[in-house]
Amino acid sequence: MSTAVLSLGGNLGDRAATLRTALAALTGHGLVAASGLYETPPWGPVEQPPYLNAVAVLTADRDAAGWLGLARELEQAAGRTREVRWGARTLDVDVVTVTADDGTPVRSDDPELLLPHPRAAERAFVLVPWLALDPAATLPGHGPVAQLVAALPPADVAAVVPA
Ligand SMILES: Nc1ncnc2c1ncn2[C@@H]1O[C@H](COP(=O)(O)OP(=O)(O)OP(=O)(O)O)[C@@H](O)[C@H]1O
Ligand SMILES: Nc1nc2c(c(=O)[nH]1)N=C(CO)CN2
Repeated sequence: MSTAVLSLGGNLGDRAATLRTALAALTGHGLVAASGLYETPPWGPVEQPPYLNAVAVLTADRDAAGWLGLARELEQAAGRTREVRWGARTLDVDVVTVTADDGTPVRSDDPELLLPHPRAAERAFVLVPWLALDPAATLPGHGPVAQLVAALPPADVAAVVPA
């Protein structure tokens, strides 16, 4: 058993329907809690439409690779194809953290599955929904999510708004 924090986002097609479908599918995979949907400006160097994002916490009999497999299944179900790095997509599911049963954070330096996700600490679109879902959340190696949000540029935080 392990607990995973997943970040879900999309900026093509019917974004809300895609995210709701993905979150509904997660109920069959040990969903503990899901944030609401957030409207977020595109992060990164690629010019693209705004995203809808959400964060989900799940506990199930999966290891880290199993969580990545679930993330890829969800992306494929949403019709995602491989495209430009950091570019537009119907659904992107990232594994943010995995925590073992005894509370130990799982770390991985495999490029196919980096854990904790190496860019989570700088992404308001991950941290703001995660904090709303779990005010006590911690990003291993970085500290309490509340502190990470407080350290982000206030404009980045204010731009992540409930949809
Ligand atoms: N923690 C992780 N969660 C999801 N994918 C990961 C993770 N660590 C590494 N990857 C790998 O990242 C690769 C690129 O994934 P993807 O196309 O979703 O990147 P991206 O969403 O554009 O960028 P980012 O990873 O910064 O969100 C995939 O092959 C995947 O195996
Ligand atoms: N706001 C926001 N920006 C992004 C997102 C995302 O989910 N939300 N995903 C990306 C894929 O790498 C790139 N940029």
